[in-house]
Amino acid sequence: MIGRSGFGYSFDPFVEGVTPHPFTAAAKQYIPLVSSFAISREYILPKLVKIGTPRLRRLALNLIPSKRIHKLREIVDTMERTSVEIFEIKKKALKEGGDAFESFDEQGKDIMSILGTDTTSNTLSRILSLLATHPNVQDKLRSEVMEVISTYGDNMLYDDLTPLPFLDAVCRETLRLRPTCQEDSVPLSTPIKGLDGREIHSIMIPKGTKVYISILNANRDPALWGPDSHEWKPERWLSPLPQALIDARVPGIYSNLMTFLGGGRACIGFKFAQLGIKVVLSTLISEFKFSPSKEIEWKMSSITSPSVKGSTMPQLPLNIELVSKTA
Ligand code: HEM
Repeated sequence: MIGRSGFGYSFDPFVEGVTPHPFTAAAKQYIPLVSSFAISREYILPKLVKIGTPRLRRLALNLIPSKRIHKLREIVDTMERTSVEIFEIKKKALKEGGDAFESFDEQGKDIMSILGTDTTSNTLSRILSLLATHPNVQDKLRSEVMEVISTYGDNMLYDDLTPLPFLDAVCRETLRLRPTCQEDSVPLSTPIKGLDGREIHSIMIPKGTKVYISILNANRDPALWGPDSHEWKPERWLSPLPQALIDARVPGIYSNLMTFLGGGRACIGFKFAQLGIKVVLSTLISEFKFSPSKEIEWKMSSITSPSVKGSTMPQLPLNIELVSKTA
């Protein structure tokens, strides 16, 4: 999706029988693999990258007898090759200008090829999975979307789609309850009980410690969101939010949520992500009806991703029916 809309480059034509782009396969494996190096990435790598030249480091890397490290090297190389290729195409098109750039730019408007494991596609997977198990919500969403599609058809504009209240509520609620990046940590906004039964009000943090804030706890705190904070209820966004939440002044950049974080390192793509989710979701929901298929497990690596129970391959099989047959 980002490839087509951002760079005018297709990573996956979504056509059966066509070999996927090597970048897609690499990107799908990148997050789970890189997450398995979490500790060494955090504590050892920053020191190693200061030793010698890139050439020397590459040589040393090749000599390390670890299949996982070599796999990661191949993945990173594939992703870098593709990035350079896209950059060169874009540079050439800009240089040539005229028709070449026009047609290149035009491709960028033809959205919709979903990149495997990124945050936006996994949020979409979450929404589809939740809709499959909440048929009433799914029907309500479909009728809202169908109404606007029957009015505007293919001429539907950004302003026709993005304000749809229930579509917006479904997206917000999923981003709240099921954020794709979900650091977990000890909440101390109220005292917690230790194993010995004593109340803990604070924790000593040595200078220089990296602190991960808990996106999950912020998004689900019952003291802020109410006693039903652990339930998926899109309707909560159709009424005024609890006063406790407003008063808490959650520092997230979006909708009292920490899903896209806040401050100087917050997500710069959050508007684009929401647009992408809404466009894909409204297209799919107007054509298909979704119901659960196999048992799904959500793998909690840096970016949460679905897979069939017992498998590690990222996928979300769902039963699909054409809407026209079921309406
Ligand atoms: C549902 C979808 C998305 C979620 C949940 C999400 C979440 C996040 C989070 C939590 C961070 C902060 C990471 C950190 O500092 O540890 C981040 C950073 C970032 N995101 Fe997103 N993101 C999403 C979609 C996107 C999209 C679609 C784009 C690009 C078009 C994007 C571009 C970025 C960039 C460039 C950063 C780094 C910002 C910086 O460090 O200055 N994100 N995102």
